[in-house]
Amino acid sequence: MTPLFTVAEIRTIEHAAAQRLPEGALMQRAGQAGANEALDLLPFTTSRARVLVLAGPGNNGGDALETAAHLAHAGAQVTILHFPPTSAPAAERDAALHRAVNSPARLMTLASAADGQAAMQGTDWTLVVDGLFGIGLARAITGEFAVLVATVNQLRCQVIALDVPSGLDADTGAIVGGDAGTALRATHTVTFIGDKPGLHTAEGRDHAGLVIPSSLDIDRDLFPPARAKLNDVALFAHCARRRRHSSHKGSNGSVAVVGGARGMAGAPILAARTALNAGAGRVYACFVGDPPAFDAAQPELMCRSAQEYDFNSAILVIGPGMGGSASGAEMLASALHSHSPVVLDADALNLVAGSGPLQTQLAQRSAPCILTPHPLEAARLLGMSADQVQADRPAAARRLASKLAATVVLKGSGTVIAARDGTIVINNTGNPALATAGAGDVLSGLCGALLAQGWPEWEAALAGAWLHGMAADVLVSEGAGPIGITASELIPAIRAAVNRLAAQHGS
Ligand SMILES: NC(=O)C1=CN([C@@H]2O[C@H](COP(=O)(O)OP(=O)(O)OC[C@H]3O[C@@H](n4cnc5c(N)ncnc54)[C@H](OP(=O)(O)O)[C@@H]3O)[C@@H](O)[C@H]2O)[C@@H](O)CC1
Ligand SMILES: Nc1ncnc2c1ncn2[C@@H]1O[C@H](COP(=O)(O)OP(=O)(O)O)[C@@H](O)[C@H]1O
Ligand SMILES: [K+]
Repeated sequence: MTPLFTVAEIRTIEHAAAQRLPEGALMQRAGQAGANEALDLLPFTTSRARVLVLAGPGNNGGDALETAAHLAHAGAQVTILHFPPTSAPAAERDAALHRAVNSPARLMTLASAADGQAAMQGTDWTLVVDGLFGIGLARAITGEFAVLVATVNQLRCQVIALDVPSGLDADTGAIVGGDAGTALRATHTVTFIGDKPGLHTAEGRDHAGLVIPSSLDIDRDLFPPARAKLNDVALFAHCARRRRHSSHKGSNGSVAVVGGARGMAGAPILAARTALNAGAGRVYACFVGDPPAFDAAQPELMCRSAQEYDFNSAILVIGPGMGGSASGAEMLASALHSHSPVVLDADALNLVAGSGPLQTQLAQRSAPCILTPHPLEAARLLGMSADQVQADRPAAARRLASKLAATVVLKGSGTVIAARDGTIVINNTGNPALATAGAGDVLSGLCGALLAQGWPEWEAALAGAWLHGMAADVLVSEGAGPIGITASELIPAIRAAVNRLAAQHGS
């Protein structure tokens, strides 16, 4: 299980560890860890490798200087682009500079490079090591640093970021300084002391690449209990069940999807088909508009009018294609009045955002409740803009979970799942194949099916996000995407993932 630590927590751990260690030990270990990963990526004949190391003005630059010295001693052709500190440097950074200067690496500054950008672009680099900025970056990268980042982002070689890709906020995954800033795109990130939430959500996945945590051998007792984790089968596998021979459809629960205003019948159908294929015993598709007689491609679904459905008789997935009409709001209010566990998605969330009484009703329910907003739906619920939600996804998910007393699944790259008590899990399955209409309906149906089969709310949300992403990952690995995968295609892949989970972990 991978814990995720905020920058503040990392600083506290680092400070405590430094008290127990000789001066400079942590920076030396960070530099060694960076070099080890770099050596893994270099060709067997290290001497043929041309490595560009960017060493910024702070301690992240110190790590880079240590890495550069190791790689140069290992025989690689190392060029260091060094940005001297703007104020008195830490003693360990000075020592790192000394080691780099005394290594076979070539050290240059942007001013000393004959033509810095041209020299960089003109060389066929094997690898770039990004030690420009780490967790100390507090303002947008601009000027010559921004030009450098843009140049590296054009290169086609592998790029290892030390600690954090320069320009990325390690807490939130946003670009430091927003539109005024920029960030380097790495293929690998060796992150020090502990893994960090921002590497896995928002812009994080595009900039960090493969994340490799390195604890720097810091004593375990110096790490606080993690309030955030990466999603992992270990967090929910205990809820997986194999089917008993003696089971019958009633053993596997019922799901009713409520939505489908006129012209939007496809959304509840997608959610309902997913619920059925993810193992719910009986599935009803309840329409706010006129119900179709049946679903020709999935005639097992029972299509009903929402007005005539007894909301106490199934797990409810409310919102797909429901629209914002008065009759939709009425259905939502009576569904919330029931004692059934609910998954609220799409238009149900928009209706809640626009109604104080519905918010109160929701917050006061005692039955399980999962909300699956995308960033704009979360923004409406929080009274802010989608950009503000994306600027700090963990904080937004936490605030919503506490405000509406529900488990919140804030969707998007690096889906953030938040519990009422502030616990955060970031999902790292899934890929941009999911950026397609209806993928959210499929997720809500999947969460409903897990609740119907007896999963607790928290584990249903974790497993729902994980299985949904895993289905998309499998489809992409088979060559079917990411471009052009449709939400319907996810459904059989989800069924396969649910069965694999039950077979491997079910009791
Ligand atoms: N301490 C330890 O024990 C360990 C620390 N470790 C490593 O240290 C890293 C943190 O180091 P850090 O705190 O020095 O910050 P860092 O990320 O290098 O950036 C600050 C520098 O950048 C400058 N600067 C900032 N913004 C700028 C901008 N927009 N444009 C231009 N300049 C800008 C800023 O200058 P100033 O703001 O003072 O002008 C300052 O010089 C951490 O990520 C890890 O890699 C590991 O070795 C493990 C042990
Ligand atoms: N770029 C992406 N990377 C990973 N997952 C994504 C990405 N884009 C969308 N998704 C996922 O796909 C689903 C889209 O849901 P949503 O936006 O509600 O779509 P819709 O309303 O069309 O069904 C969510 O589960 C979301 O997390
Ligand atoms: K960096």
